[in-house]
Amino acid sequence: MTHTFYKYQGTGNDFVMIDNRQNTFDKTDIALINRLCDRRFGIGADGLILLENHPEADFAMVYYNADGNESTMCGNGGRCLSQFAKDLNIIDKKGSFEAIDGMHHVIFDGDLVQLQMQDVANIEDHKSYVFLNTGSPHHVQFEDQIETFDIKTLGSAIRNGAPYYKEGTNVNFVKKLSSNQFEVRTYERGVEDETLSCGTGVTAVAIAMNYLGETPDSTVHLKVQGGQLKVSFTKTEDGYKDVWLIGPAKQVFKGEIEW
Ligand SMILES: N[C@@H](CCC[C@H](N)C(=O)O)C(=O)O
Repeated sequence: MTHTFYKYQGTGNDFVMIDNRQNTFDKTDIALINRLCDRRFGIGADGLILLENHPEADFAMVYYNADGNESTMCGNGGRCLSQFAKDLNIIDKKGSFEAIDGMHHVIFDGDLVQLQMQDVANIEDHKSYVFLNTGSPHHVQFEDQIETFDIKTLGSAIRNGAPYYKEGTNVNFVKKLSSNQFEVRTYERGVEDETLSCGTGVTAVAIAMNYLGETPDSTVHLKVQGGQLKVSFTKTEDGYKDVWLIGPAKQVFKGEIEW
């Protein structure tokens, strides 16, 4: 049977989008999701996202990594899904949706999609790296040779090693460019490779850099392989609140595929 799909990207982090408001998609078919995300045998994407109905919010988000497994929050995916909901006329200038980590608010500002992320209360400082959860787990460490660094090999070793093992983590390598700008390259679990951008990843980096005293600012600019993102937050005694991930999100194409 032929099915309609949409492809979106946010700073090069790309997603297959499916309008599942009629609940027709078989969520147990991991092999199908993996094939749709395959860059040679399918559409090709870092993940697949279902847009679904929600009783209180404007819509709901169900996120799968390219390996076919449902996973934790995807920040760029949330921005792309919001743009998809806008393109489907479900929302207009702003909206709300529920994802696996809770409720999110979104505001459109010209070409930019501003997504409210979860508050972050716990930050683990392990000296050579920082670990925090911004909806998904993130290991953050400095790497001065970021341009030539073998992200896939070293990211994979960290992702699979202690203390993460099977559950894994996403791994972000960071280079400081100025007092409020950082370059980030991310190895993503579930894609098992570097992606061009990771939204929860740059959110983790921005908060970690402020926490470590590397930036005094509450708006941080992040250069990623696929473009530029911005993260803003309010630092409080109880952690980081009012966290926003800001950047572009665009439809690449719409198509039909058999499954
Ligand atoms: N690309 C995402 C993160 C997606 C989830 C991640 N791969 C995981 O399984 O933890 C983003 O933009 O946040």
